[in-house]
Amino acid sequence: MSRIPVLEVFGPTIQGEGMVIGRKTMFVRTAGCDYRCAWCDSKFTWDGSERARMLTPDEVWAELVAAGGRRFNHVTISGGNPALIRDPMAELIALLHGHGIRVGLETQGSVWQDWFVEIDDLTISPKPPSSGMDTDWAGLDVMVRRLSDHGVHFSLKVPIFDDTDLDYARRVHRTWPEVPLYLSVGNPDPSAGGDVAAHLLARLAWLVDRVVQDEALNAVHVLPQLHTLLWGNRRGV
Ligand SMILES: C[S@@+](CC[C@H](N)C(=O)[O-])C[C@H]1O[C@@H](n2cnc3c(N)ncnc32)[C@H](O)[C@@H]1O
Ligand SMILES: Nc1nc2[nH]cc(C(=O)O)c2c(=O)[nH]1
Ligand code: SF4
Ligand SMILES: [Mg+2]
Repeated sequence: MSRIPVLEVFGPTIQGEGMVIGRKTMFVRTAGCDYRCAWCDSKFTWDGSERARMLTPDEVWAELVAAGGRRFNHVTISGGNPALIRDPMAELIALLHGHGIRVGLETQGSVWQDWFVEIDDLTISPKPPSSGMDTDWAGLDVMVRRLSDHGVHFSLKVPIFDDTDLDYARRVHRTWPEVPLYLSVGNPDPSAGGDVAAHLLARLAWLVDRVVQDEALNAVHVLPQLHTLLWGNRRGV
């Protein structure tokens, strides 16, 4: 039986970011990432600090029901990079659809999986310079074309920390102008305790100001991480 490395299952909560912000959903967070973003808010998925549990798709479903009962019809798969997992993930998606559940995915666009075309709400989040990661533009272009050709409901989401990141987002927008682009306010210290909302709202105000003044960004969406505004850097929300 194939198994998925699961770091956490939580919800119901709301999707805090991007194209389906506000949508009630559960989360399944997988372990392991091929990136090492400087400001990653989910480092525990790849820094060796926590051990994943190897769960079958049926066991993941059981955990979703244990946490959410009948109070959900949407599950978001995040990580880590869930695209590192092939067959067991395809099985989980089929199982969720069999239960009438819509499925979202959060991934950075570095690895393709054929099961992407089964996803109902797919977010590709290329990483700007502040992350310290490099973008494979040609590889990303192949991915965007495949998703478009298959009619997948997807978008691009770039976290923005500074003006250099905004330049990167302009390039993303120029390269794929037909794909909805979400700019997400970067959270520079995801380990900070307490109420970080005032600080993040100030950064949101800065980002909105930049976008409204820029004719190259007429079609973008600007958003905060809503869950971070509501609950700070708490885990499992
Ligand atoms: C933790 S990642 C997991 C999925 C996948 N690895 C990815 O990066 O898209 C989920 C989303 O959180 C965003 N994110 C991670 N750390 C962040 C931070 N400190 N501030 C804002 N967004 C962050 C990522 O850019 C990504 O869009
Ligand atoms: N509420 C909530 N929304 C989210 N959107 C993307 C998240 C993620 O970590 O992938 C996330 C998360 O961890 N919580
Ligand atoms: S790609 Fe996503 S999970 Fe991986 S390090 Fe970057 S933000 Fe974290
Ligand atoms: Mg998160």
